[in-house]
Amino acid sequence: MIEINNISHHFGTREVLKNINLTINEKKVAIIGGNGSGKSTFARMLNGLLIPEQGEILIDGLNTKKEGKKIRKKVGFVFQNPDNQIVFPTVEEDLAFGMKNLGLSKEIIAQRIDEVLTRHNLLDFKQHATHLLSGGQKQLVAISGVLVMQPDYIVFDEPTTLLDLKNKRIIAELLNTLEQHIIVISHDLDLLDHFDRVLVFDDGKIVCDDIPQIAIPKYRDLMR
Ligand SMILES: Nc1ncnc2c1ncn2[C@@H]1O[C@H](COP(=O)(O)OP(=O)(O)OP(=O)(O)O)[C@@H](O)[C@H]1O
Repeated sequence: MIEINNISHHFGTREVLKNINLTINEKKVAIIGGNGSGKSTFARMLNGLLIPEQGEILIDGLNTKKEGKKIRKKVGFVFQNPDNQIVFPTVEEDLAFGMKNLGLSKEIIAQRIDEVLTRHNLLDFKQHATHLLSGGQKQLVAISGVLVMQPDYIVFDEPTTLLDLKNKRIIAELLNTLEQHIIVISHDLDLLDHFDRVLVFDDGKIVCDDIPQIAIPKYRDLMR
């Protein structure tokens, strides 16, 4: 369970999040809202990349302010641009990196890499140079790098923005099949039909919190 207790945050003089209170227990939660409404700032707080100025966030009872290491193990984060996430020259090395830091054995690391690449039809790319992958393949590798860490929650910050229609569809299908709790920021409203809950951000506040069939039309109204 994710508990958001009265969080507020400023950048300079601008208040970008304003007294947000929320409990999240659903499997698939989306965050939508206009540019600059505070979505990414909020999302980055969920795995302790950013600590709220006021208030606190608890993930299964762990405070992001005090338990950074445990939180990052529990909550994976997928960035909009996979180039910000993929740092090693080959797919295999990139996927192994986080698991090595966790102290997992060579056998377990190899097994998880093969499993995740097989699942995404990328096994042939194991020794491939990461910078030569297509945009869609890069995003799948970035997501795979999070999946092999076996987090309980995964936050996706606009995972389809840079992708063509075919790759958008692949990522949409992947989101639908994940076992983890997922929190997805997206401007791609087609992605969200099957979500359990949609939060609409506007000027640092949540102005609608409902099922997609209600929240998405409200967001469209807001953007008129
Ligand atoms: N590190 C930072 N320093 C200063 N201002 C920031 C920083 N990060 C975000 N902001 C500002 O905070 C506000 C909210 O930004 P945020 O990225 O959370 O919005 P968003 O809803 O994710 O927008 P978008 O849909 O455009 O990605 C914006 O005005 C942005 O310029």
